[in-house]
Amino acid sequence: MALDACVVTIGAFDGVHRGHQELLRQTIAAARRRGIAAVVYTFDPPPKVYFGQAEPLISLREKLERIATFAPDHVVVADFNQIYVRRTALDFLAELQLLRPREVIVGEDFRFGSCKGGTALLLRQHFNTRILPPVRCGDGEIVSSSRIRALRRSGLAAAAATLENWRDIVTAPPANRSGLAQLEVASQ
Ligand SMILES: Cc1cc2nc3c(=O)[nH]c(=O)nc-3n(C[C@H](O)[C@H](O)[C@H](O)COP(=O)(O)O)c2cc1C
Ligand SMILES: Nc1ncnc2c1ncn2[C@@H]1O[C@H](COP(=O)(O)OP(=O)(O)OP(=O)(O)O)[C@@H](O)[C@H]1O
Repeated sequence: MALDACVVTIGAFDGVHRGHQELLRQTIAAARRRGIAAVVYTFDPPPKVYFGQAEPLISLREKLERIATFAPDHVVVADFNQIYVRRTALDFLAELQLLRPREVIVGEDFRFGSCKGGTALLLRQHFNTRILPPVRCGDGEIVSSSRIRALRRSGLAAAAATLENWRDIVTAPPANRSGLAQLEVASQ
């Protein structure tokens, strides 16, 4: 997929938890301010699931439904497979360039490219990059998909659900641009 301009956020977004929701909100708000497309770039399966390090919190369908409530203009779903995983950080930067990002929004711990070679700071060397501070919960712990998995494993489903925060989320009004999020499948 190629675009003229966009604001893009990138990640596995498994669970679309409160940290992810902050990235999505900031991305859509920045795109609307600039009058350009808001893009969510995600991977399926989540890399940790692909590498056998975790069970997925939610299905791809559920993830896309949750992301759609924020009304991005495009969702890119990269097929995270044995070919894709060989891409280096520089390969990934070259692919991202096709979207012509005016702004990239990620969290501090974002890693990309084979062997997790790319960092948020590397992104910043190539794109105007906003690195958001981590969203924490009441006890000061950083909200993460891993933490939600651990809470679920310990039988603390209610606590896990609090971090996902899908009960009381205020959903965005319908997109004023192109209606429902559009699903794109990234080519390899
Ligand atoms: C092209 C590419 C190759 C990757 N290769 C690896 C890898 O070899 N090992 C790994 O643990 N993660 C790998 N990842 C996953 C990233 O480290 C990271 O988990 C992913 O980009 C999602 O970011 P997030 O976990 O912050 O959402 C790769 C990601 C990309 C985009
Ligand atoms: N608590 C958080 N606050 C702000 N940004 C976050 C938070 N958690 C994740 N992010 C960002 O969201 C994007 C997607 O991250 P990712 O899908 O790896 O979530 P994660 O919760 O860190 O997952 P995991 O625990 O499996 O590593 C990345 O840019 C990441 O830096």
